[in-house]
Amino acid sequence: MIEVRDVDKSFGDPPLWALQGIRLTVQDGEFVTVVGPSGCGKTTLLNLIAGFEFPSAGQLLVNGAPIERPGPDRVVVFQQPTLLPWLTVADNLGFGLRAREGRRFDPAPVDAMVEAMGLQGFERHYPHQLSGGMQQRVAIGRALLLRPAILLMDEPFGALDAETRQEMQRFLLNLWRTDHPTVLFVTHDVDEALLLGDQVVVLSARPGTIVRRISVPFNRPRKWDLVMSREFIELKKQVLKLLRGAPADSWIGEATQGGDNGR
Ligand SMILES: Nc1ncnc2c1ncn2[C@@H]1O[C@H](COP(=O)(O)OP(=O)(O)OP(=O)(O)O)[C@@H](O)[C@H]1O
Repeated sequence: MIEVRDVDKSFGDPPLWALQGIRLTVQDGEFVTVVGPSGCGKTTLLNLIAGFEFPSAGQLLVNGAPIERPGPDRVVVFQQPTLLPWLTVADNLGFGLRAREGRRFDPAPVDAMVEAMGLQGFERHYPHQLSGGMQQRVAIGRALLLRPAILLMDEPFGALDAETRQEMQRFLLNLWRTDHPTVLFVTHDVDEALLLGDQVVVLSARPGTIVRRISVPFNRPRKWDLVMSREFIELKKQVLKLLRGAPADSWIGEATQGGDNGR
């Protein structure tokens, strides 16, 4: 379980407040998506949970223990692919696994991931020989191969074309169904947030505060034409309204009132 307890985060002096009063609990195996205007602190929130940054006030815990540093239980997929330029696609994919398993390293899951990520024929290529979307698929595959307890994903599909994006969403949901990692997934795309998440956390403009946490009422597995349904469009309208700063009126599947800030 991830607990974010009344966290504020500022940068610099005079302080620039990125996040204020964030209170959020994510249960084991939950898929939570985070939406909010550009610069509202979404990446900062993930960085705090990853242990890359520290809060200015408040506390962050994983399974009851304060987050003090990055750990193998939390794997991050960044907006931009961060590949090692001197390693091939296959070696980049297997990098984390090989580091973890040492001599017990088994390449079979890497081969399977090459296929799952649609990278067949590019195993021996280097990152500079790939398109941006292919590089991102390598970065996603590398993270998923580690089968972490907690997956922190920062707009991982933003650079992908629509079709690949849909494939990656499907793949991620399949993996989530079998492994049940806890997922915190940042996106600008409200459709994606509602299609993937059990819960959607809506952040305000900077300093980011939790405006609303919404329980997504659609059963799983979710079909891709769900986005065309009346219920989906209604919920999407409400999220878009919140993102524009307008008060939402009627709520579908609401989890909380604004007062307790997202719990
Ligand atoms: N290391 C840092 N040093 C100084 N300011 C920072 C740092 N990291 C983030 N910020 C500032 O904190 C605010 C929130 O940034 P953050 O990247 O978390 O926003 P975001 O919601 O992820 O944005 P986007 O949607 O555009 O990716 C921004 O004003 C940013 O300039």
